[in-house]
Amino acid sequence: MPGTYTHKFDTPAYKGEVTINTGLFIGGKWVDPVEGGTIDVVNPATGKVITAVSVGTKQDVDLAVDAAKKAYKTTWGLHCPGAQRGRLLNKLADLLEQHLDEFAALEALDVGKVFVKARVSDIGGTIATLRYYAGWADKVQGKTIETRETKFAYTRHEPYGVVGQIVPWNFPMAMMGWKIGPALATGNTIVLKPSEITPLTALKLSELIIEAGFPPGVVNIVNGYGHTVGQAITEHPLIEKVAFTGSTLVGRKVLKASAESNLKVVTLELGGKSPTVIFDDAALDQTVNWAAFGIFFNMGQACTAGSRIFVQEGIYDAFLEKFTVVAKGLTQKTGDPFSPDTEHGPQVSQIQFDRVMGYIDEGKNGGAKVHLGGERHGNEGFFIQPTIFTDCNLDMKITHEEIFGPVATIIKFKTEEEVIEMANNTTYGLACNVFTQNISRGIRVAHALEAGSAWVNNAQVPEVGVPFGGYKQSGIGRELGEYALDTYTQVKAVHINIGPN
Ligand SMILES: NC(=O)C1=CN([C@@H]2O[C@H](COP(=O)(O)OP(=O)(O)OC[C@H]3O[C@@H](n4cnc5c(N)ncnc54)[C@H](O)[C@@H]3O)[C@@H](O)[C@H]2O)C=CC1
Ligand code: BAL
Repeated sequence: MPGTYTHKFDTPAYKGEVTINTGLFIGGKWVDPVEGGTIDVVNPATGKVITAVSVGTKQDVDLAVDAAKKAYKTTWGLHCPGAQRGRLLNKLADLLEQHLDEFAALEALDVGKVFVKARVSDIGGTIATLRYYAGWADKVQGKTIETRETKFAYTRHEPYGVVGQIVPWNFPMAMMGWKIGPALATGNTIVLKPSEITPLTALKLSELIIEAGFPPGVVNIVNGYGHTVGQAITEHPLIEKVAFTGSTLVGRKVLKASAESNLKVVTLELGGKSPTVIFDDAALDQTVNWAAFGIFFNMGQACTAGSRIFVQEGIYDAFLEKFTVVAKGLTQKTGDPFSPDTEHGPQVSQIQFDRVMGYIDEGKNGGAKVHLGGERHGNEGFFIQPTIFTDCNLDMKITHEEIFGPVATIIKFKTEEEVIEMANNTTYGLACNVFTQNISRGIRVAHALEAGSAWVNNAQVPEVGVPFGGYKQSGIGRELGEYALDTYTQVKAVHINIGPN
């Protein structure tokens, strides 16, 4: 019998008890993994173990796929009207809203997110995503197509069947919402793997999935490692589509596994090295605040992080002075994610801490100047000071590899043509941010930059109705908005002969 774990929160921001089932969630029940493995879940603010939860293997993925296939063929897919799917998604959103603080507390505990920010952004955002896709559930439709008098032709947008979803650790709930919302609205059943290092909110959500009334097997959650559970999902012959968010390195493996198994459809949301381009005529205070949010939000652990900040020479000194003040303010407010005074928490894990500190050392040794930060914060947990590098050039590792930490690299430029070339000089193409009061230039540069999302005079805040995804090696396909529905449906063309022959 799988166990439960109860965490008692007695913090300034949240007091209460939250209980989670620590097993795998397959066929509407919590079960032990076939091979019985567990993984420790670590609190990144202290480095201490919170609890251990189950990890599955390929055999558990097989069981989850069987449960998902059965649900697809009996209670979900084309057997459940869109309006009913929408009702259940809305119910799930309502339940999540009722438990908002519990979910925000788990996300703060497990990921190190600042509780008040997780409440609004991660959990509030997930509720909005579920409601948005609930609204689409009965509006997914094909069209009739005129061909000839003797034929009636039309299209249907049909679900794939069982889809696999692999979620990262930087936004565990939000990325789950981006994935399960459109998949369920369009009638697919799901085998989802949370990140093995941040599984708590996914496990808690499984309770609400039951309470909302989803039939057993519609959503299955198999916690586990990437090279076992993740790989089994990507190779499974009965999974028709996989949605993956994570590193470009693993994204390639997902594509390869598809090619070598059943050619499942793959959508990838991968890394980035997004430029923030600041022109002389930018509104200084607004720009400084957005540029700081662009790189330091979620401790820099965002694929859209504006980690390369290009500043035109006329505004460079004024920008750097004010940007430094904002970053210092964050340094002073670094600490316990549950304190109401905290604005900056820890990196998610020891591995990510070491990776980011490695890049900081690389920057120091590679000729860039540490203008601010560059050190660990405190002596427990995985905290890193907000860091600013100046004197950077595009040959440095820190200006072209994804750091995924609170590390800004600042580069001076002279002309619009020059900065477009520099900003596009990357294998990534996820996002870009442009700051100018000249709206023509803002639009012109947003169009010239090679990125799937362009923000002008703001940065990296997605909208549930607006598509999100990458150019170049930042991804394939789009999440969010109406566009995501296309990635969870396949088009059937029906030709009906209405002629005499
Ligand atoms: N685009 C994004 O939002 C994210 C980007 N990253 C980038 O990746 C870097 C490394 O972080 P990691 O945690 O190592 O990322 P990762 O790509 O290994 O992890 C993301 C997810 O993929 C799974 N995974 C790992 N190997 C797999 C495989 N062979 N088959 C299927 N699934 C697999 C993991 O278990 C996790 O659920 C970060 O420093 C950052 O640069 C990491 C997380 C999210
Ligand atoms: N992975 C989508 C959200 C982000 O990392 O910015």
